[in-house]
Amino acid sequence: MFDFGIKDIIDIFLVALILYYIYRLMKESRSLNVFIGIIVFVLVWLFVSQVLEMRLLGAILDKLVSVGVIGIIVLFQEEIRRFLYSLGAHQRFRAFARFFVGSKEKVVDKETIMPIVMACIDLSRGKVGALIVIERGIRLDDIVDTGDVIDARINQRLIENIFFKNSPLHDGAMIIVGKRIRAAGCILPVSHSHDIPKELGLRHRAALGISQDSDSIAIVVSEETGGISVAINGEFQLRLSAEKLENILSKEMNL
Ligand SMILES: Nc1ncnc2c1ncn2[C@@H]1O[C@H](COP(=O)(O)OP(=O)(O)OP(=O)(O)O)[C@@H](O)[C@H]1O
Repeated sequence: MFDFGIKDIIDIFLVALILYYIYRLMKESRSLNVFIGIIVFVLVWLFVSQVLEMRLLGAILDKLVSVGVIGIIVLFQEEIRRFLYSLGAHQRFRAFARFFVGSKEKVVDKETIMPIVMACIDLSRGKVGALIVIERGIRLDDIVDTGDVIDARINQRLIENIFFKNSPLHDGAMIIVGKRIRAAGCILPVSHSHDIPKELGLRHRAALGISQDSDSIAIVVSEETGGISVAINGEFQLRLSAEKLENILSKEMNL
């Protein structure tokens, strides 16, 4: 007879939880039909090989399953990356990781933040579009590689100059690492989120994208409205005043 214990209940619960997470992930990335297709395939495979015990078809499906796993990883590498990142970015897990690895926060102080805030205010007044990304724990070397390395001390006028409309580096994002402007003209991953307001264009989507893919802080100055926004962990805070921007940066940089 069946020997059904507490371990089996936990087992079933965990499988259901994993399936639910995969379902949510696929739904968010508009791949729900692929998920349903995979479930149908697995059910047919189990039915053929376990219930009907058809050896030839079972063997072919077995092979397809082992290749299929690699195929799924390739097809959904972006989603898998996001999922693992959000798992690692979870507060409790980060505290756990810091316990072993130690904190490696970048050396930043008020003097680093103020020129950025002041530059954003001036850019906002002049309705000059800007996109500034401040690196934190996760390195943005691959993003830096897409632009031009500057490696200069943070300076309000330099920031404004770079985003000035006729500057060759005004297009794309500026990356700030520690107390230095590391690069400008960088290309960020664009978010495909549906929740982003319609009036916000590519600059804002790029800010949201990098904040979803890393723990960095992305500041946007809108060219259209002059509005200042900040994206952190995939969440936007729109229409910020100078004071609010300073508060957010200070809080997020643990100052
Ligand atoms: N993937 C990207 N990475 C970096 N910068 C980008 C990216 N996509 C767009 N941009 C920047 O955004 C500018 C286009 O902004 P767009 O007008 O589409 O955005 P927006 O969010 O409506 O901003 P705004 O309110 O300033 O118009 C581009 O000129 C470029 O500088």
